[in-house]
Amino acid sequence: MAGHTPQISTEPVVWTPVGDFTDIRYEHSAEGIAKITINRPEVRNAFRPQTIVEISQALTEARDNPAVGVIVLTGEGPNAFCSGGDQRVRGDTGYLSEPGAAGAVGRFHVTDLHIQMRRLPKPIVAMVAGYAIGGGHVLHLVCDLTIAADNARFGQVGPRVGSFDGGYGASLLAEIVGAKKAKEIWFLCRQYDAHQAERMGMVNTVVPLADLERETVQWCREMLALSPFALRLMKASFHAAEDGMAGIQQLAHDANLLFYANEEAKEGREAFKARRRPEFEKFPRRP
Ligand SMILES: CC(C)(COP(=O)(O)OP(=O)(O)OC[C@H]1O[C@@H](n2cnc3c(N)ncnc32)[C@H](O)[C@@H]1OP(=O)(O)O)[C@@H](O)C(=O)NCCC(=O)NCCSC(=O)c1cc(O)c2ccccc2c1O
Repeated sequence: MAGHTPQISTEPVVWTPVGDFTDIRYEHSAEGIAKITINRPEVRNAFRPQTIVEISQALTEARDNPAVGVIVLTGEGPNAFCSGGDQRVRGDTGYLSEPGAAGAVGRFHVTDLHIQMRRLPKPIVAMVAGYAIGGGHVLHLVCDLTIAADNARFGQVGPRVGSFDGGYGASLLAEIVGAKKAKEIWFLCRQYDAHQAERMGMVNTVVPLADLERETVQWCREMLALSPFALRLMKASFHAAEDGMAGIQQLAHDANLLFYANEEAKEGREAFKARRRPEFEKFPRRP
Protein backbone atom coordinates (compact mmCIF):
# COMPACT_ATOMS: atom_id res chain seq x y z
CA MET A 1 0.00 0.00 0.00
CA ALA A 2 1.39 3.36 -1.04
CA GLY A 3 0.28 4.87 2.27
CA HIS A 4 2.88 2.74 4.07
CA THR A 5 5.76 4.25 2.12
CA PRO A 6 6.81 7.53 3.73
CA GLN A 7 7.02 10.46 1.37
CA ILE A 8 10.65 11.58 1.31
CA SER A 9 11.20 15.23 0.46
CA THR A 10 13.29 16.01 -2.61
CA GLU A 11 13.45 19.73 -1.84
CA PRO A 12 16.91 21.35 -1.85
CA VAL A 13 18.44 21.26 1.61
CA VAL A 14 18.92 24.53 3.53
CA TRP A 15 21.86 24.66 5.94
CA THR A 16 22.00 26.91 9.00
CA PRO A 17 25.42 27.57 10.54
CA VAL A 18 25.87 26.48 14.15
CA GLY A 19 28.60 27.47 16.61
CA ASP A 20 31.90 29.23 16.16
CA PHE A 21 34.75 27.16 14.74
CA THR A 22 38.01 27.81 12.91
CA ASP A 23 38.87 24.49 11.23
CA ILE A 24 35.38 23.19 10.50
CA ARG A 25 31.97 24.44 9.46
CA TYR A 26 29.08 23.03 11.43
CA GLU A 27 25.56 23.27 10.05
CA HIS A 28 22.06 21.93 10.65
CA SER A 29 19.15 21.36 8.32
CA ALA A 30 15.67 21.94 9.75
CA GLU A 31 14.73 18.31 9.07
CA GLY A 32 17.45 16.91 11.37
CA ILE A 33 20.72 16.56 9.45
CA ALA A 34 23.93 17.87 11.05
CA LYS A 35 26.79 18.52 8.62
CA ILE A 36 30.44 18.79 9.67
CA THR A 37 32.78 20.12 6.98
CA ILE A 38 36.55 20.03 7.47
CA ASN A 39 37.42 23.47 6.17
CA ARG A 40 41.14 23.37 5.35
CA PRO A 41 41.13 22.98 1.55
CA GLU A 42 44.60 24.55 1.27
CA VAL A 43 46.03 21.33 2.76
CA ARG A 44 43.50 18.95 1.18
CA ASN A 45 41.53 19.11 4.47
CA ALA A 46 44.33 17.56 6.52
CA PHE A 47 43.50 17.60 10.21
CA ARG A 48 45.53 19.18 12.98
CA PRO A 49 44.68 18.71 16.68
CA GLN A 50 42.37 21.75 16.62
CA THR A 51 40.43 20.22 13.73
CA ILE A 52 39.84 17.01 15.66
CA VAL A 53 38.82 18.92 18.81
CA GLU A 54 36.26 20.87 16.78
CA ILE A 55 34.87 17.79 15.00
CA SER A 56 34.50 16.19 18.42
CA GLN A 57 32.66 19.24 19.79
CA ALA A 58 30.29 19.23 16.82
CA LEU A 59 29.66 15.50 17.22
CA THR A 60 28.84 16.04 20.89
CA GLU A 61 26.31 18.72 19.93
CA ALA A 62 24.82 16.46 17.28
CA ARG A 63 24.56 13.58 19.73
CA ASP A 64 22.93 15.62 22.49
CA ASN A 65 20.58 17.57 20.21
CA PRO A 66 17.31 15.62 19.93
CA ALA A 67 16.47 17.46 16.70
CA VAL A 68 19.45 15.82 14.97
CA GLY A 69 18.96 12.33 13.58
CA VAL A 70 21.81 11.87 11.09
CA ILE A 71 25.30 13.37 10.78
CA VAL A 72 27.26 14.04 7.59
CA LEU A 73 31.04 14.35 7.69
CA THR A 74 32.69 15.91 4.66
CA GLY A 75 35.54 18.08 3.42
CA GLU A 76 35.44 21.53 1.88
CA GLY A 77 35.66 21.67 -1.91
CA PRO A 78 35.84 19.09 -4.68
CA ASN A 79 39.49 18.08 -4.18
CA ALA A 80 39.52 16.28 -0.85
CA PHE A 81 37.44 14.73 1.86
CA CYS A 82 40.53 14.62 4.08
CA SER A 83 44.23 13.88 3.57
CA GLY A 84 44.86 12.68 7.14
CA GLY A 85 47.12 14.19 9.74
CA ASP A 86 48.64 17.59 8.95
CA GLN A 87 52.26 16.65 8.36
CA ARG A 88 53.41 20.18 9.15
CA VAL A 89 52.46 19.75 12.82
CA ARG A 90 53.61 16.17 13.12
CA GLY A 91 56.30 15.90 15.79
CA ASP A 92 58.27 13.08 17.36
CA THR A 93 55.54 12.53 19.96
CA GLY A 94 52.45 12.70 17.75
CA TYR A 95 50.57 15.70 16.36
CA LEU A 96 51.35 18.92 18.20
CA SER A 97 48.75 21.47 19.23
CA GLU A 98 51.42 24.12 19.65
CA PRO A 99 54.25 23.30 17.25
CA GLY A 100 57.49 24.98 18.31
CA ALA A 101 56.35 25.58 21.89
CA ALA A 102 58.98 24.50 24.40
CA GLY A 103 58.11 21.13 25.88
CA ALA A 104 55.11 20.64 23.59
CA VAL A 105 53.94 17.03 23.74
CA GLY A 106 51.83 15.62 20.95
CA ARG A 107 49.37 12.79 20.77
CA PHE A 108 46.97 11.14 18.36
CA HIS A 109 43.74 13.06 18.86
CA VAL A 110 41.96 10.83 16.32
CA THR A 111 42.14 7.85 18.68
CA ASP A 112 39.39 9.29 20.85
CA LEU A 113 37.51 10.66 17.84
CA HIS A 114 37.21 7.21 16.26
CA ILE A 115 35.75 5.86 19.52
CA GLN A 116 33.35 8.80 19.75
CA MET A 117 32.14 8.13 16.20
CA ARG A 118 31.68 4.42 16.89
CA ARG A 119 29.79 5.18 20.11
CA LEU A 120 27.61 7.95 18.72
CA PRO A 121 24.10 6.47 18.55
CA LYS A 122 23.12 8.19 15.31
CA PRO A 123 24.23 7.27 11.78
CA ILE A 124 27.30 9.12 10.46
CA VAL A 125 27.62 9.42 6.69
CA ALA A 126 30.93 10.24 4.99
CA MET A 127 30.34 12.44 1.93
CA VAL A 128 33.53 12.05 -0.09
CA ALA A 129 34.70 14.19 -2.99
CA GLY A 130 38.34 13.94 -4.03
CA TYR A 131 40.95 12.36 -1.82
CA ALA A 132 40.24 10.27 1.27
CA ILE A 133 43.84 9.44 2.04
CA GLY A 134 45.78 8.24 5.10
CA GLY A 135 44.03 9.23 8.31
CA GLY A 136 41.33 10.74 6.08
CA HIS A 137 40.70 7.31 4.62
CA VAL A 138 40.36 5.86 8.12
CA LEU A 139 37.89 8.64 8.98
CA HIS A 140 35.56 7.58 6.15
CA LEU A 141 35.93 3.93 7.18
CA VAL A 142 34.82 4.77 10.71
CA CYS A 143 31.71 6.51 9.36
CA ASP A 144 28.69 4.21 9.06
CA LEU A 145 28.04 4.87 5.37
CA THR A 146 30.08 6.44 2.57
CA ILE A 147 28.63 8.27 -0.41
CA ALA A 148 31.36 9.01 -2.96
CA ALA A 149 31.61 11.40 -5.85
CA ASP A 150 32.97 9.96 -9.08
CA ASN A 151 36.20 11.93 -8.55
CA ALA A 152 36.89 10.33 -5.15
CA ARG A 153 40.20 8.55 -4.56
CA PHE A 154 40.89 6.29 -1.63
CA GLY A 155 44.05 4.90 -0.11
CA GLN A 156 46.44 4.56 2.78
CA VAL A 157 49.86 6.24 2.70
CA GLY A 158 51.22 5.45 6.17
CA PRO A 159 54.11 3.18 5.17
CA ARG A 160 55.15 5.81 2.61
CA VAL A 161 55.32 8.62 5.18
CA GLY A 162 56.42 6.66 8.24
CA SER A 163 53.10 5.98 9.92
CA PHE A 164 50.47 3.28 10.26
CA ASP A 165 47.01 2.90 11.77
CA GLY A 166 46.73 -0.59 13.18
CA GLY A 167 43.49 0.32 14.95
CA TYR A 168 40.28 0.71 12.95
CA GLY A 169 42.47 1.54 9.96
CA ALA A 170 43.49 -2.12 9.85
CA SER A 171 40.73 -4.09 11.60
CA LEU A 172 37.73 -2.31 10.14
CA LEU A 173 39.29 -2.20 6.68
CA ALA A 174 39.92 -5.96 6.81
CA GLU A 175 36.36 -6.50 8.03
CA ILE A 176 35.02 -4.49 5.10
CA VAL A 177 37.23 -5.55 2.18
CA GLY A 178 38.77 -8.79 3.46
CA ALA A 179 42.22 -9.38 4.91
CA LYS A 180 44.08 -9.89 1.61
CA LYS A 181 42.74 -6.69 0.06
CA ALA A 182 43.30 -4.73 3.28
CA LYS A 183 46.93 -5.86 3.34
CA GLU A 184 47.28 -4.85 -0.33
CA ILE A 185 45.92 -1.39 0.49
CA TRP A 186 48.40 -0.95 3.36
CA PHE A 187 51.39 -2.80 1.91
CA LEU A 188 51.37 -1.13 -1.52
CA CYS A 189 49.89 2.30 -0.70
CA ARG A 190 48.09 2.49 -4.03
CA GLN A 191 45.15 4.75 -4.73
CA TYR A 192 41.74 3.39 -5.75
CA ASP A 193 39.04 5.25 -7.64
CA ALA A 194 35.45 5.52 -6.47
CA HIS A 195 34.19 2.58 -8.51
CA GLN A 196 36.99 0.31 -7.30
CA ALA A 197 36.17 1.35 -3.74
CA GLU A 198 32.50 0.60 -4.35
CA ARG A 199 33.32 -2.86 -5.71
CA MET A 200 35.41 -3.51 -2.58
CA GLY A 201 32.46 -2.60 -0.36
CA MET A 202 34.13 0.50 1.11
CA VAL A 203 31.62 2.83 -0.50
CA ASN A 204 27.82 2.54 -0.57
CA THR A 205 27.25 4.38 -3.82
CA VAL A 206 29.05 6.54 -6.38
CA VAL A 207 27.40 9.58 -7.95
CA PRO A 208 28.53 12.42 -10.22
CA LEU A 209 30.29 15.13 -8.21
CA ALA A 210 27.49 17.60 -8.97
CA ASP A 211 24.97 15.24 -7.34
CA LEU A 212 27.01 14.35 -4.26
CA GLU A 213 25.23 16.48 -1.67
CA ARG A 214 21.78 15.91 -3.13
CA GLU A 215 22.28 12.13 -3.03
CA THR A 216 23.77 12.22 0.48
CA VAL A 217 20.85 14.29 1.75
CA GLN A 218 18.39 11.82 0.18
CA TRP A 219 20.05 8.94 2.03
CA CYS A 220 19.87 10.98 5.24
CA ARG A 221 16.20 11.78 4.67
CA GLU A 222 15.42 8.09 4.18
CA MET A 223 17.08 7.32 7.52
CA LEU A 224 15.30 10.23 9.21
CA ALA A 225 11.97 8.66 8.20
CA LEU A 226 12.83 5.48 10.14
CA SER A 227 12.71 4.57 13.83
CA PRO A 228 15.64 6.35 15.53
CA PHE A 229 15.93 3.76 18.28
CA ALA A 230 15.90 0.88 15.80
CA LEU A 231 18.75 2.59 13.92
CA ARG A 232 20.58 3.16 17.21
CA LEU A 233 20.26 -0.51 18.16
CA MET A 234 21.36 -1.66 14.71
CA LYS A 235 24.50 0.51 14.88
CA ALA A 236 25.24 -0.86 18.35
CA SER A 237 24.56 -4.41 17.16
CA PHE A 238 27.05 -4.18 14.30
CA HIS A 239 29.64 -2.78 16.69
CA ALA A 240 28.96 -5.35 19.41
CA ALA A 241 30.64 -7.96 17.24
CA GLU A 242 33.37 -5.70 15.89
CA ASP A 243 34.25 -3.83 19.10
CA GLY A 244 34.24 -6.77 21.49
CA MET A 245 33.42 -5.98 25.12
CA ALA A 246 33.15 -2.24 24.47
CA GLY A 247 30.65 -2.96 21.69
CA ILE A 248 28.66 -5.36 23.87
CA GLN A 249 28.64 -2.76 26.65
CA GLN A 250 27.10 -0.18 24.31
CA LEU A 251 24.40 -2.59 23.14
CA ALA A 252 23.70 -3.78 26.69
CA HIS A 253 23.37 -0.25 28.01
CA ASP A 254 21.04 0.58 25.12
CA ALA A 255 18.92 -2.39 26.21
CA ASN A 256 18.98 -0.99 29.76
CA LEU A 257 17.79 2.37 28.41
CA LEU A 258 14.66 0.59 27.15
CA PHE A 259 14.35 -1.48 30.34
CA TYR A 260 14.16 1.68 32.49
CA ALA A 261 10.75 2.45 30.91
CA ASN A 262 9.51 -1.08 31.67
CA GLU A 263 7.10 -1.66 34.61
CA GLU A 264 9.41 -4.31 36.05
CA ALA A 265 12.37 -1.90 36.24
CA LYS A 266 10.14 0.87 37.55
CA GLU A 267 8.93 -1.44 40.33
CA GLY A 268 12.54 -1.79 41.54
CA ARG A 269 13.01 1.98 41.49
CA GLU A 270 9.71 2.79 43.20
CA ALA A 271 10.17 0.10 45.87
CA PHE A 272 13.58 1.52 46.76
CA LYS A 273 12.20 5.05 47.03
CA ALA A 274 9.22 3.85 49.15
CA ARG A 275 11.50 1.70 51.33
CA ARG A 276 9.33 -1.35 50.62
CA ARG A 277 10.04 -4.83 49.27
CA PRO A 278 9.84 -4.88 45.45
CA GLU A 279 6.96 -7.01 44.16
CA PHE A 280 8.79 -8.65 41.29
CA GLU A 281 6.59 -11.76 41.57
CA LYS A 282 3.86 -9.94 39.61
CA PHE A 283 6.04 -9.94 36.49
CA PRO A 284 6.13 -12.98 34.21
CA ARG A 285 9.23 -15.13 33.95
CA ARG A 286 9.11 -15.08 30.19
CA PRO A 287 9.85 -18.26 28.26
C1 LIG B 1 46.21 14.09 -0.65
C2 LIG B 1 47.19 14.12 -1.82
C3 LIG B 1 47.19 12.77 -2.55
C4 LIG B 1 46.69 15.21 -2.78
O1 LIG B 1 47.58 15.37 -3.87
P1 LIG B 1 47.44 16.65 -4.81
O2 LIG B 1 48.45 16.49 -5.90
O3 LIG B 1 46.02 16.86 -5.21
O4 LIG B 1 47.78 17.91 -3.90
P2 LIG B 1 49.17 18.33 -3.26
O5 LIG B 1 49.96 17.15 -2.85
O6 LIG B 1 49.83 19.31 -4.17
O7 LIG B 1 48.66 19.05 -1.94
C5 LIG B 1 48.11 20.35 -1.96
C6 LIG B 1 48.63 21.09 -0.75
O8 LIG B 1 48.16 20.42 0.40
C7 LIG B 1 49.25 20.05 1.24
N1 LIG B 1 48.90 18.80 1.92
C8 LIG B 1 48.26 17.74 1.41
N2 LIG B 1 48.11 16.78 2.34
C9 LIG B 1 48.66 17.25 3.45
C10 LIG B 1 48.84 16.71 4.78
N3 LIG B 1 48.35 15.50 5.12
N4 LIG B 1 49.47 17.46 5.69
C11 LIG B 1 49.94 18.71 5.37
N5 LIG B 1 49.80 19.25 4.14
C12 LIG B 1 49.19 18.55 3.20
C13 LIG B 1 50.40 19.87 0.27
O9 LIG B 1 51.63 19.98 0.96
C14 LIG B 1 50.17 21.05 -0.67
O10 LIG B 1 50.57 22.24 -0.02
P3 LIG B 1 51.37 23.36 -0.83
O11 LIG B 1 51.66 24.42 0.18
O12 LIG B 1 52.58 22.69 -1.42
O13 LIG B 1 50.42 23.83 -1.89
C15 LIG B 1 48.60 14.46 -1.36
O14 LIG B 1 48.64 15.81 -0.96
C16 LIG B 1 49.11 13.60 -0.25
O15 LIG B 1 49.51 12.48 -0.46
N6 LIG B 1 49.11 14.17 0.96
C17 LIG B 1 49.79 13.61 2.12
C18 LIG B 1 48.98 12.53 2.73
C19 LIG B 1 49.62 12.13 4.04
O16 LIG B 1 50.79 11.90 4.14
N7 LIG B 1 48.78 12.04 5.08
C20 LIG B 1 49.21 11.71 6.41
C21 LIG B 1 49.22 10.20 6.62
S1 LIG B 1 49.52 9.73 8.28
C22 LIG B 1 48.00 10.05 9.02
O17 LIG B 1 47.15 10.62 8.43
C23 LIG B 1 47.75 9.63 10.41
C24 LIG B 1 47.17 10.52 11.28
C25 LIG B 1 46.92 10.16 12.57
O18 LIG B 1 46.39 11.04 13.42
C26 LIG B 1 47.20 8.86 13.04
C27 LIG B 1 46.92 8.45 14.35
C28 LIG B 1 47.19 7.18 14.78
C29 LIG B 1 47.77 6.26 13.91
C30 LIG B 1 48.05 6.63 12.62
C31 LIG B 1 47.77 7.94 12.16
C32 LIG B 1 48.04 8.34 10.84
O19 LIG B 1 48.63 7.49 9.99
